[in-house]
Amino acid sequence: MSEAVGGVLLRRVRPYGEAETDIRIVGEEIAEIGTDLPVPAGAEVIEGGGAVVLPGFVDLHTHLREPGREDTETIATGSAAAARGGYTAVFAMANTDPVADNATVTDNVYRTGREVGLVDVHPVGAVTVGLQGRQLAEMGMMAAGAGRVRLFSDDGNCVDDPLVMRRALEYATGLGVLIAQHAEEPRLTVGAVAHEGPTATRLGLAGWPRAAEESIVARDALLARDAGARIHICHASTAGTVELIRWAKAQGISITAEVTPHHLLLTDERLSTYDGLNRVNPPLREASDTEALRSALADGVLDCVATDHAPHAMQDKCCEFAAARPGMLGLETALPIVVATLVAPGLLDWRGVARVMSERPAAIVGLPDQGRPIAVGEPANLTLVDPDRTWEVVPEDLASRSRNTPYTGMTMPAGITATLLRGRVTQLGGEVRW
Ligand SMILES: NC(=O)N[C@@H](CC(=O)O)C(=O)O
Ligand SMILES: [Zn+2]
Ligand SMILES: [Zn+2]
Repeated sequence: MSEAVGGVLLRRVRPYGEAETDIRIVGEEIAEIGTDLPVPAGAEVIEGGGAVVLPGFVDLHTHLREPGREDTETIATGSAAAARGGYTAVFAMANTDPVADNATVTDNVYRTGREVGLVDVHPVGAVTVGLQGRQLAEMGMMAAGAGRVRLFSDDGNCVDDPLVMRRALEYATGLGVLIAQHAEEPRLTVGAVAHEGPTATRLGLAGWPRAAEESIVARDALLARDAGARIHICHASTAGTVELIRWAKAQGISITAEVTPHHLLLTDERLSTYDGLNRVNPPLREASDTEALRSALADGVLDCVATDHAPHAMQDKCCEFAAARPGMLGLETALPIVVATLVAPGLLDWRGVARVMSERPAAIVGLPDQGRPIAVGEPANLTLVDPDRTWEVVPEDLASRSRNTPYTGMTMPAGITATLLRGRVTQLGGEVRW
Protein backbone atom coordinates (compact mmCIF):
# COMPACT_ATOMS: atom_id res chain seq x y z
CA MET A 1 0.00 0.00 0.00
CA SER A 2 3.00 2.29 -0.35
CA GLU A 3 2.57 5.71 -1.84
CA ALA A 4 5.37 7.66 -3.47
CA VAL A 5 7.09 9.49 -0.62
CA GLY A 6 6.71 12.82 -2.35
CA GLY A 7 3.13 12.17 -3.31
CA VAL A 8 1.71 12.25 -6.81
CA LEU A 9 1.64 15.04 -9.36
CA LEU A 10 -1.07 14.81 -11.99
CA ARG A 11 0.21 16.98 -14.79
CA ARG A 12 -2.00 18.61 -17.41
CA VAL A 13 -5.38 17.23 -16.41
CA ARG A 14 -8.81 18.76 -16.85
CA PRO A 15 -11.10 18.61 -13.77
CA TYR A 16 -14.61 17.85 -15.03
CA GLY A 17 -13.32 18.35 -18.59
CA GLU A 18 -12.65 22.03 -17.92
CA ALA A 19 -9.38 24.02 -18.09
CA GLU A 20 -6.08 22.18 -17.95
CA THR A 21 -4.21 22.29 -14.64
CA ASP A 22 -1.88 20.28 -12.40
CA ILE A 23 -3.00 18.53 -9.22
CA ARG A 24 -0.57 17.75 -6.42
CA ILE A 25 -1.50 15.00 -4.01
CA VAL A 26 0.21 14.52 -0.67
CA GLY A 27 -0.72 11.57 1.49
CA GLU A 28 -4.42 10.94 1.07
CA GLU A 29 -5.44 14.43 0.02
CA ILE A 30 -5.33 16.97 -2.75
CA ALA A 31 -2.69 19.46 -1.60
CA GLU A 32 -2.53 21.95 -4.46
CA ILE A 33 -4.20 22.74 -7.76
CA GLY A 34 -2.59 25.10 -10.27
CA THR A 35 -0.81 25.35 -13.58
CA ASP A 36 2.84 24.39 -14.01
CA LEU A 37 3.36 23.17 -10.45
CA PRO A 38 6.97 22.23 -9.69
CA VAL A 39 7.66 18.52 -9.30
CA PRO A 40 8.11 17.85 -5.59
CA ALA A 41 11.13 15.71 -4.69
CA GLY A 42 10.27 12.02 -4.77
CA ALA A 43 6.86 12.54 -6.34
CA GLU A 44 5.42 10.23 -8.95
CA VAL A 45 4.48 12.28 -12.00
CA ILE A 46 1.52 11.13 -14.06
CA GLU A 47 1.34 12.88 -17.42
CA GLY A 48 -2.33 13.52 -18.02
CA GLY A 49 -1.92 14.90 -21.51
CA GLY A 50 -5.23 16.72 -21.17
CA ALA A 51 -7.10 13.78 -19.63
CA VAL A 52 -10.38 14.50 -17.88
CA VAL A 53 -10.18 14.05 -14.11
CA LEU A 54 -13.30 13.08 -12.21
CA PRO A 55 -14.09 12.03 -8.64
CA GLY A 56 -13.57 8.25 -8.31
CA PHE A 57 -16.59 6.25 -9.37
CA VAL A 58 -18.94 4.59 -6.88
CA ASP A 59 -20.81 1.43 -7.88
CA LEU A 60 -23.88 0.65 -5.80
CA HIS A 61 -24.35 -2.75 -7.43
CA THR A 62 -21.53 -5.26 -7.94
CA HIS A 63 -21.41 -9.03 -7.61
CA LEU A 64 -18.00 -10.19 -6.38
CA ARG A 65 -18.96 -13.87 -5.84
CA GLU A 66 -16.85 -14.29 -2.71
CA PRO A 67 -17.64 -16.28 -0.64
CA GLY A 68 -18.79 -19.28 -2.64
CA ARG A 69 -18.00 -18.83 -6.32
CA GLU A 70 -14.37 -17.81 -6.25
CA ASP A 71 -13.96 -19.68 -9.53
CA THR A 72 -15.87 -16.82 -11.21
CA GLU A 73 -14.70 -13.75 -9.23
CA THR A 74 -13.00 -12.96 -5.96
CA ILE A 75 -12.92 -9.78 -3.95
CA ALA A 76 -9.35 -9.36 -5.27
CA THR A 77 -10.10 -9.89 -8.98
CA GLY A 78 -13.30 -7.87 -8.78
CA SER A 79 -11.42 -5.06 -7.02
CA ALA A 80 -8.86 -5.09 -9.83
CA ALA A 81 -11.66 -4.84 -12.40
CA ALA A 82 -13.15 -1.98 -10.40
CA ALA A 83 -9.83 -0.09 -10.25
CA ARG A 84 -9.42 -0.52 -14.01
CA GLY A 85 -12.94 0.79 -14.50
CA GLY A 86 -12.18 3.96 -12.51
CA TYR A 87 -14.00 2.91 -9.33
CA THR A 88 -12.89 3.83 -5.83
CA ALA A 89 -15.87 2.27 -4.02
CA VAL A 90 -18.10 -0.68 -4.82
CA PHE A 91 -21.02 -2.30 -3.03
CA ALA A 92 -20.78 -6.09 -3.09
CA MET A 93 -24.19 -7.74 -3.36
CA ALA A 94 -25.38 -10.25 -0.77
CA ASN A 95 -26.27 -13.19 -3.07
CA THR A 96 -23.11 -15.09 -2.23
CA ASP A 97 -22.80 -18.62 -0.82
CA PRO A 98 -23.20 -18.42 2.13
CA VAL A 99 -25.56 -15.48 1.75
CA ALA A 100 -24.42 -12.22 3.35
CA ASP A 101 -27.34 -12.22 5.77
CA ASN A 102 -25.24 -11.96 8.92
CA ALA A 103 -22.38 -9.87 10.28
CA THR A 104 -19.85 -12.71 10.04
CA VAL A 105 -20.11 -12.70 6.27
CA THR A 106 -20.46 -8.94 5.80
CA ASP A 107 -17.50 -8.24 8.13
CA ASN A 108 -15.39 -10.75 6.23
CA VAL A 109 -16.20 -9.17 2.88
CA TYR A 110 -15.31 -5.78 4.28
CA ARG A 111 -12.01 -6.96 5.81
CA THR A 112 -10.95 -8.81 2.67
CA GLY A 113 -11.65 -5.71 0.63
CA ARG A 114 -9.49 -3.64 2.97
CA GLU A 115 -6.65 -6.17 2.69
CA VAL A 116 -6.78 -6.08 -1.10
CA GLY A 117 -6.80 -2.30 -0.88
CA LEU A 118 -7.62 -1.46 -4.50
CA VAL A 119 -11.12 -0.10 -3.92
CA ASP A 120 -13.36 0.38 -0.90
CA VAL A 121 -15.51 -2.75 -0.81
CA HIS A 122 -18.73 -2.16 1.06
CA PRO A 123 -20.75 -5.26 1.83
CA VAL A 124 -24.45 -5.21 1.03
CA GLY A 125 -26.50 -7.14 3.57
CA ALA A 126 -29.45 -9.36 2.72
CA VAL A 127 -32.90 -8.08 3.65
CA THR A 128 -34.21 -11.56 4.46
CA VAL A 129 -32.60 -14.72 5.79
CA GLY A 130 -31.10 -16.71 2.92
CA LEU A 131 -32.67 -14.27 0.39
CA GLN A 132 -35.82 -16.32 0.91
CA GLY A 133 -38.16 -13.38 1.30
CA ARG A 134 -39.78 -14.61 4.50
CA GLN A 135 -37.91 -13.66 7.66
CA LEU A 136 -36.03 -10.39 8.08
CA ALA A 137 -32.27 -10.71 8.45
CA GLU A 138 -30.46 -9.15 11.42
CA MET A 139 -29.88 -5.87 9.63
CA GLY A 140 -29.00 -4.13 12.88
CA MET A 141 -26.15 -6.55 13.62
CA MET A 142 -24.73 -6.08 10.13
CA ALA A 143 -25.04 -2.30 10.39
CA ALA A 144 -23.24 -2.34 13.75
CA GLY A 145 -20.45 -4.68 12.61
CA ALA A 146 -17.00 -3.82 11.25
CA GLY A 147 -18.46 -3.71 7.73
CA ARG A 148 -20.88 -0.95 8.83
CA VAL A 149 -23.50 -2.16 6.34
CA ARG A 150 -25.64 0.71 5.10
CA LEU A 151 -27.24 -0.87 2.05
CA PHE A 152 -29.44 -3.96 2.13
CA SER A 153 -30.79 -5.96 -0.78
CA ASP A 154 -32.02 -9.44 -1.67
CA ASP A 155 -30.82 -8.72 -5.21
CA GLY A 156 -31.15 -11.69 -7.50
CA ASN A 157 -34.52 -12.09 -5.77
CA CYS A 158 -37.30 -9.59 -5.24
CA VAL A 159 -38.66 -9.01 -1.76
CA ASP A 160 -42.03 -9.83 -3.27
CA ASP A 161 -44.22 -10.28 -0.17
CA PRO A 162 -45.60 -6.78 0.45
CA LEU A 163 -45.88 -7.32 4.19
CA VAL A 164 -42.25 -8.43 4.46
CA MET A 165 -41.20 -5.44 2.36
CA ARG A 166 -43.22 -3.09 4.52
CA ARG A 167 -41.59 -4.43 7.69
CA ALA A 168 -38.15 -4.27 6.09
CA LEU A 169 -38.69 -0.61 5.19
CA GLU A 170 -39.78 0.18 8.74
CA TYR A 171 -36.81 -1.67 10.26
CA ALA A 172 -34.38 0.01 7.82
CA THR A 173 -35.78 3.45 8.60
CA GLY A 174 -35.20 2.93 12.30
CA LEU A 175 -31.60 1.93 11.60
CA GLY A 176 -30.97 4.74 9.11
CA VAL A 177 -30.06 2.30 6.34
CA LEU A 178 -31.29 1.91 2.77
CA ILE A 179 -33.06 -0.97 1.03
CA ALA A 180 -32.39 -1.63 -2.65
CA GLN A 181 -35.09 -3.59 -4.42
CA HIS A 182 -34.66 -5.97 -7.35
CA ALA A 183 -38.10 -5.19 -8.78
CA GLU A 184 -39.51 -8.37 -10.28
CA GLU A 185 -42.92 -9.74 -9.46
CA PRO A 186 -42.04 -13.45 -9.56
CA ARG A 187 -45.55 -14.57 -10.48
CA LEU A 188 -45.20 -12.64 -13.75
CA THR A 189 -41.77 -14.02 -14.67
CA VAL A 190 -42.18 -17.76 -14.17
CA GLY A 191 -39.94 -19.34 -16.82
CA ALA A 192 -39.18 -15.96 -18.40
CA VAL A 193 -35.82 -15.49 -20.12
CA ALA A 194 -36.26 -12.46 -22.42
CA HIS A 195 -38.14 -9.17 -22.60
CA GLU A 196 -41.79 -9.83 -23.49
CA GLY A 197 -42.27 -8.30 -26.91
CA PRO A 198 -42.08 -8.96 -30.65
CA THR A 199 -38.47 -10.19 -30.51
CA ALA A 200 -39.15 -12.84 -27.87
CA THR A 201 -42.24 -13.93 -29.77
CA ARG A 202 -40.26 -14.28 -33.00
CA LEU A 203 -37.46 -16.17 -31.28
CA GLY A 204 -39.78 -18.39 -29.25
CA LEU A 205 -38.43 -17.21 -25.90
CA ALA A 206 -40.61 -16.94 -22.79
CA GLY A 207 -41.32 -13.28 -22.01
CA TRP A 208 -40.54 -11.13 -18.91
CA PRO A 209 -43.13 -8.35 -19.10
CA ARG A 210 -42.39 -4.75 -18.19
CA ALA A 211 -45.26 -4.93 -15.71
CA ALA A 212 -43.30 -7.42 -13.60
CA GLU A 213 -40.83 -4.64 -12.83
CA GLU A 214 -43.21 -1.70 -12.86
CA SER A 215 -45.81 -3.21 -10.53
CA ILE A 216 -43.15 -3.67 -7.83
CA VAL A 217 -41.71 -0.17 -8.39
CA ALA A 218 -45.18 1.33 -7.96
CA ARG A 219 -45.98 -0.82 -4.93
CA ASP A 220 -42.68 -0.08 -3.21
CA ALA A 221 -42.99 3.65 -3.81
CA LEU A 222 -46.31 3.52 -1.96
CA LEU A 223 -44.92 1.34 0.82
CA ALA A 224 -42.00 3.75 1.24
CA ARG A 225 -44.40 6.69 1.33
CA ASP A 226 -46.49 5.16 4.09
CA ALA A 227 -43.47 4.00 6.11
CA GLY A 228 -41.73 7.36 5.71
CA ALA A 229 -38.86 5.26 4.39
CA ARG A 230 -36.24 5.59 1.68
CA ILE A 231 -36.17 3.07 -1.16
CA HIS A 232 -33.67 2.47 -3.95
CA ILE A 233 -34.60 0.69 -7.17
CA CYS A 234 -31.98 -1.59 -8.72
CA HIS A 235 -31.37 -1.77 -12.48
CA ALA A 236 -34.37 0.23 -13.80
CA SER A 237 -35.02 -1.13 -17.27
CA THR A 238 -38.28 0.23 -18.69
CA ALA A 239 -39.79 3.51 -19.82
CA GLY A 240 -42.69 2.82 -17.45
CA THR A 241 -40.36 2.53 -14.47
CA VAL A 242 -38.97 5.94 -15.38
CA GLU A 243 -42.48 7.43 -15.39
CA LEU A 244 -43.32 5.83 -12.03
CA ILE A 245 -40.14 7.16 -10.43
CA ARG A 246 -40.80 10.59 -11.90
CA TRP A 247 -44.28 10.48 -10.38
CA ALA A 248 -43.06 9.21 -7.00
CA LYS A 249 -40.37 11.88 -6.75
CA ALA A 250 -42.94 14.54 -7.61
CA GLN A 251 -45.02 13.28 -4.66
CA GLY A 252 -42.04 13.79 -2.36
CA ILE A 253 -41.44 10.06 -1.91
CA SER A 254 -37.79 9.27 -0.99
CA ILE A 255 -37.06 7.07 -3.95
CA THR A 256 -33.81 6.75 -5.90
CA ALA A 257 -32.93 4.54 -8.85
CA GLU A 258 -29.99 3.24 -10.80
CA VAL A 259 -29.61 2.15 -14.42
CA THR A 260 -27.00 -0.25 -15.79
CA PRO A 261 -24.69 0.46 -18.73
CA HIS A 262 -26.15 -2.52 -20.61
CA HIS A 263 -29.70 -1.25 -20.30
CA LEU A 264 -28.52 2.12 -21.63
CA LEU A 265 -26.82 0.58 -24.66
CA LEU A 266 -28.23 -2.81 -25.64
CA THR A 267 -31.66 -3.95 -26.80
CA ASP A 268 -33.36 -7.32 -27.14
CA GLU A 269 -32.50 -7.35 -30.83
CA ARG A 270 -29.20 -8.83 -29.75
CA LEU A 271 -30.99 -12.01 -28.71
CA SER A 272 -31.46 -13.21 -32.29
CA THR A 273 -28.19 -15.16 -32.09
CA TYR A 274 -29.46 -16.98 -28.96
CA ASP A 275 -26.12 -16.17 -27.34
CA GLY A 276 -26.41 -16.72 -23.59
CA LEU A 277 -24.02 -13.80 -22.99
CA ASN A 278 -26.99 -11.51 -23.64
CA ARG A 279 -29.17 -13.06 -20.98
CA VAL A 280 -29.56 -10.75 -17.99
CA ASN A 281 -32.07 -9.77 -15.33
CA PRO A 282 -33.99 -7.63 -15.95
CA PRO A 283 -33.79 -8.51 -19.64
CA LEU A 284 -32.54 -6.22 -22.38
CA ARG A 285 -35.57 -4.21 -23.49
CA GLU A 286 -36.50 -2.19 -26.60
CA ALA A 287 -35.06 0.97 -28.15
CA SER A 288 -37.94 3.03 -26.71
CA ASP A 289 -36.82 1.92 -23.25
CA THR A 290 -33.11 2.65 -23.75
CA GLU A 291 -34.03 6.11 -25.01
CA ALA A 292 -36.23 6.79 -21.98
CA LEU A 293 -33.51 5.52 -19.62
CA ARG A 294 -30.89 7.77 -21.23
CA SER A 295 -32.93 10.93 -21.00
CA ALA A 296 -34.09 10.10 -17.46
CA LEU A 297 -30.47 9.73 -16.37
CA ALA A 298 -29.63 13.03 -18.02
CA ASP A 299 -32.51 14.90 -16.38
CA GLY A 300 -32.02 13.32 -12.94
CA VAL A 301 -35.15 11.17 -12.70
CA LEU A 302 -32.75 8.24 -12.62
CA ASP A 303 -30.03 9.05 -10.13
CA CYS A 304 -27.00 7.05 -11.10
CA VAL A 305 -25.30 4.35 -13.11
CA ALA A 306 -24.63 1.04 -11.36
CA THR A 307 -22.90 -1.79 -13.18
CA ASP A 308 -24.67 -4.93 -11.88
CA HIS A 309 -21.31 -6.54 -12.70
CA ALA A 310 -22.33 -10.21 -12.65
CA PRO A 311 -19.47 -12.63 -13.38
CA HIS A 312 -20.40 -16.14 -14.48
CA ALA A 313 -18.42 -19.20 -15.53
CA MET A 314 -18.33 -19.92 -19.26
CA GLN A 315 -20.13 -23.23 -18.81
CA ASP A 316 -23.02 -21.29 -17.28
CA LYS A 317 -23.19 -18.81 -20.19
CA CYS A 318 -22.22 -20.73 -23.32
CA CYS A 319 -25.19 -23.01 -23.36
CA GLU A 320 -28.82 -23.04 -24.46
CA PHE A 321 -30.21 -19.50 -23.99
CA ALA A 322 -32.85 -20.53 -21.47
CA ALA A 323 -30.25 -22.44 -19.43
CA ALA A 324 -27.71 -19.60 -19.35
CA ARG A 325 -27.36 -17.81 -16.01
CA PRO A 326 -28.47 -14.20 -16.21
CA GLY A 327 -25.84 -11.49 -15.78
CA MET A 328 -22.94 -9.78 -17.54
CA LEU A 329 -19.63 -8.15 -16.64
CA GLY A 330 -19.77 -4.39 -16.24
CA LEU A 331 -17.03 -2.77 -14.18
CA GLU A 332 -14.38 -2.27 -16.87
CA THR A 333 -16.73 -1.04 -19.57
CA ALA A 334 -19.17 1.18 -17.64
CA LEU A 335 -17.61 4.59 -18.24
CA PRO A 336 -17.03 4.07 -21.98
CA ILE A 337 -20.68 3.07 -22.37
CA VAL A 338 -21.81 6.18 -20.51
CA VAL A 339 -19.62 8.16 -22.90
CA ALA A 340 -21.11 6.40 -25.93
CA THR A 341 -24.74 6.70 -24.85
CA LEU A 342 -24.78 10.07 -23.06
CA VAL A 343 -21.65 12.18 -23.53
CA ALA A 344 -21.21 11.65 -27.28
CA PRO A 345 -24.87 12.49 -28.10
CA GLY A 346 -24.67 15.61 -25.92
CA LEU A 347 -27.05 14.43 -23.19
CA LEU A 348 -24.45 14.71 -20.42
CA ASP A 349 -21.26 16.75 -19.96
CA TRP A 350 -18.36 15.65 -17.73
CA ARG A 351 -19.94 17.36 -14.70
CA GLY A 352 -22.94 15.18 -15.39
CA VAL A 353 -20.76 12.09 -15.61
CA ALA A 354 -19.29 12.95 -12.20
CA ARG A 355 -22.84 13.27 -10.89
CA VAL A 356 -24.18 9.91 -12.13
CA MET A 357 -20.99 7.85 -11.63
CA SER A 358 -19.76 9.28 -8.33
CA GLU A 359 -21.58 12.09 -6.54
CA ARG A 360 -25.14 10.76 -6.53
CA PRO A 361 -24.26 7.14 -5.67
CA ALA A 362 -22.00 8.37 -2.82
CA ALA A 363 -24.80 10.59 -1.51
CA ILE A 364 -27.45 7.84 -1.79
CA VAL A 365 -25.51 5.60 0.59
CA GLY A 366 -23.94 8.42 2.59
CA LEU A 367 -20.24 7.83 1.93
CA PRO A 368 -18.51 10.86 3.41
CA ASP A 369 -15.22 10.59 1.48
CA GLN A 370 -16.44 9.64 -2.00
CA GLY A 371 -18.04 11.77 -4.69
CA ARG A 372 -16.29 14.81 -3.23
CA PRO A 373 -15.36 17.97 -5.15
CA ILE A 374 -11.94 18.08 -6.83
CA ALA A 375 -10.54 20.71 -4.49
CA VAL A 376 -7.66 21.30 -2.08
CA GLY A 377 -8.09 19.44 1.19
CA GLU A 378 -10.42 16.86 -0.30
CA PRO A 379 -9.63 13.12 -0.33
CA ALA A 380 -7.71 12.13 -3.47
CA ASN A 381 -10.21 9.62 -4.82
CA LEU A 382 -9.81 10.35 -8.50
CA THR A 383 -10.25 8.86 -11.95
CA LEU A 384 -8.42 9.95 -15.09
CA VAL A 385 -10.33 9.51 -18.33
CA ASP A 386 -8.81 9.80 -21.79
CA PRO A 387 -11.81 10.77 -23.92
CA ASP A 388 -9.87 10.21 -27.14
CA ARG A 389 -8.52 6.75 -26.45
CA THR A 390 -10.49 4.05 -28.23
CA TRP A 391 -10.00 0.39 -27.38
CA GLU A 392 -11.44 -2.92 -28.38
CA VAL A 393 -12.98 -5.20 -25.79
CA VAL A 394 -11.03 -8.46 -25.61
CA PRO A 395 -12.39 -10.70 -22.85
CA GLU A 396 -8.98 -12.20 -22.09
CA ASP A 397 -7.60 -8.73 -21.37
CA LEU A 398 -10.12 -7.99 -18.60
CA ALA A 399 -9.05 -8.17 -14.95
CA SER A 400 -12.21 -9.98 -13.95
CA ARG A 401 -11.86 -13.72 -13.40
CA SER A 402 -14.85 -14.29 -15.68
CA ARG A 403 -15.17 -13.57 -19.38
CA ASN A 404 -18.91 -13.00 -19.81
CA THR A 405 -18.84 -9.60 -21.45
CA PRO A 406 -21.42 -8.96 -24.16
CA TYR A 407 -19.12 -6.34 -25.72
CA THR A 408 -16.44 -8.58 -27.26
CA GLY A 409 -15.03 -6.92 -30.38
CA MET A 410 -16.80 -3.64 -29.74
CA THR A 411 -14.76 -0.44 -29.86
CA MET A 412 -15.08 1.58 -26.66
CA PRO A 413 -14.89 5.37 -27.05
CA ALA A 414 -12.91 6.33 -23.92
CA GLY A 415 -10.25 4.84 -21.67
CA ILE A 416 -9.58 4.98 -17.94
CA THR A 417 -5.95 6.08 -17.70
CA ALA A 418 -5.49 6.02 -13.94
CA THR A 419 -7.37 5.58 -10.66
CA LEU A 420 -6.35 6.91 -7.26
CA LEU A 421 -7.74 5.71 -3.96
CA ARG A 422 -6.91 8.13 -1.11
CA GLY A 423 -3.78 9.22 -2.94
CA ARG A 424 -2.65 5.72 -3.81
CA VAL A 425 -2.42 4.92 -7.53
CA THR A 426 -4.42 1.69 -7.85
CA GLN A 427 -4.24 1.49 -11.61
CA LEU A 428 -2.15 3.24 -14.26
CA GLY A 429 -2.58 2.60 -17.96
CA GLY A 430 -4.59 -0.52 -17.16
CA GLU A 431 -1.81 -1.95 -14.96
CA VAL A 432 -3.22 -2.72 -11.54
CA ARG A 433 -0.93 -1.91 -8.62
CA TRP A 434 -1.62 -4.64 -6.12
N1 LIG B 1 -28.42 -9.27 -13.07
C1 LIG B 1 -28.36 -10.55 -13.27
O1 LIG B 1 -28.81 -11.00 -14.32
N2 LIG B 1 -27.82 -11.40 -12.39
C2 LIG B 1 -27.37 -11.10 -11.07
C3 LIG B 1 -28.48 -10.98 -10.10
C4 LIG B 1 -29.30 -9.71 -10.25
O2 LIG B 1 -28.74 -8.62 -10.34
O3 LIG B 1 -30.52 -9.78 -10.23
C5 LIG B 1 -26.41 -12.18 -10.62
O4 LIG B 1 -26.12 -12.30 -9.43
O5 LIG B 1 -25.87 -12.88 -11.49
ZN1 LIG C 1 -31.10 -7.81 -9.65
ZN1 LIG D 1 -27.41 -7.68 -9.36
